[in-house]
Amino acid sequence: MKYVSTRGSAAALDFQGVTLAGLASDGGLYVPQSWPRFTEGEIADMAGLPYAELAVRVMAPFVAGSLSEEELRDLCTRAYGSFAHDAVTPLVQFDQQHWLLELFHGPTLAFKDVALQLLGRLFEHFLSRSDDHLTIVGATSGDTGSAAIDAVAGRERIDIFMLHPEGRVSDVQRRQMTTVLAPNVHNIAIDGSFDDAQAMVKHMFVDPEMTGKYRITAVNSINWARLMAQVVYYFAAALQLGVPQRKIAFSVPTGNFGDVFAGYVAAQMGLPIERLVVATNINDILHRALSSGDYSAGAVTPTAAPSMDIQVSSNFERLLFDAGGRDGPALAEQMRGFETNSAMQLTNAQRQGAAGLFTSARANAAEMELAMAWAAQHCGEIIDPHTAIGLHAARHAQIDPAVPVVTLATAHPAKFGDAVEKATGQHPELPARMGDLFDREERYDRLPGTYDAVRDFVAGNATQSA
Ligand SMILES: Cc1ncc(COP(=O)(O)O)c(C=O)c1O
Ligand SMILES: N[C@@H](CCOP(=O)(O)O)C(=O)O
Repeated sequence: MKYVSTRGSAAALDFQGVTLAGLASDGGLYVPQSWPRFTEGEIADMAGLPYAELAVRVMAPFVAGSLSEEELRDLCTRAYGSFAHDAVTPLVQFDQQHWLLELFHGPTLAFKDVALQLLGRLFEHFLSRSDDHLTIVGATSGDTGSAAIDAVAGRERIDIFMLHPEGRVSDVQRRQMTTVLAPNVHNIAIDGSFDDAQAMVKHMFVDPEMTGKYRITAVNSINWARLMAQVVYYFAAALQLGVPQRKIAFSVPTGNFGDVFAGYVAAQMGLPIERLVVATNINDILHRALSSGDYSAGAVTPTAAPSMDIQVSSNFERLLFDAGGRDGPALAEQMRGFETNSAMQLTNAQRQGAAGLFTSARANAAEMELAMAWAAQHCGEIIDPHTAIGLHAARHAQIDPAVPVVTLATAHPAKFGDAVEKATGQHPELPARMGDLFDREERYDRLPGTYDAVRDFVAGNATQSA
């Protein structure tokens, strides 16, 4: 399998190459040269497989040429063995049409663990083939940070630098990162938003001063391997609900467009998905883009769903590339315009390409709280604010009543205890293994929100590549 950049000028790479590269050298994102596609019979044969085995079936075409099936199986077995639920991503029924896919049973209580438990092991596996050293540079609005840190803390040939927007993540989220004291972990609170942090990270990938000295890679969903691993749970949920004999829809709380793009990939691979509902909070650039073609970013407004406080959604570029006809040079031009003006209009081809599968909805604070209260009162389910935005969108999307609609539960409610208590009157408890989180020592650095400050900090603390 070869991967090409959405901006058309970086060299095509294999799976090992894109995993270690993170972002393409032309600033684009890697996507498979073509989508592997399963037949209906092949999908039907996957029903009932344990999660790790399903992961092997779904991901095997993407890693071909870089990993043998046995290597992939070993990595998946170890990655998914770290989850607190045997089903890894269990389904819960809300009512006749609505279901919840619980993606928060990993070590750090958010959907990010599903991919990052695998990605950490992939890094280690690929590093064992060389004597190289990796420098991970990432941005987090709260959940990617802890999941990535958990996946690589203490690994000898990896340093991780994780930027979070100071004061804009929940206390649980911050402490999950800053109480990991392993010497290879560097937490940095920046004065700015997640968008500022993400822009600095992306800049570092195209800064020759840095790429010349350090082997920089990504743990954000700009790294293809993140998305690949997230495709698996769309298959897992769909197979349990009767696919391929019927269609299915998903509602996805969305920020950086990675999770829902994984659903798009599942559809390209043959999973019969009727609709993907893109659910946003009031930072609604994706809702505006999908409903009117207006992709223009304003300032980020802090909300009670902080992990979705994002206005520049990296993975949207992958959709614009694929749905818009895969014209790399034209997309590079369009993205340069966006980077200059913070605004662009989708082309007709991009809008039509997206409209076949995606709809969108936006939830404000009151709607989010109502969804949490509804889940608690009518179904006895305590859900987190991000999941509530997905549930709101799912219940308001007009989907054929015969089609099951699965809302992705992206985080454990205890990560956002105060917001949950405000909406439901109940304060969710952290799992026992994290009971002492607020007693642990914290360590992190504070930096101004400028690229130079972050670059100098990374350069002063990272190990040069071999
Ligand atoms: C809890 C939670 N829900 C939803 C999202 C949005 O997911 P994505 O960025 O893949 O769109 C995030 C962050 O990414 C998150 O941490
Ligand atoms: N919501 C994320 C932001 C980064 O998204 P990613 O999926 O691209 O890593 C977070 O919680 O950090």
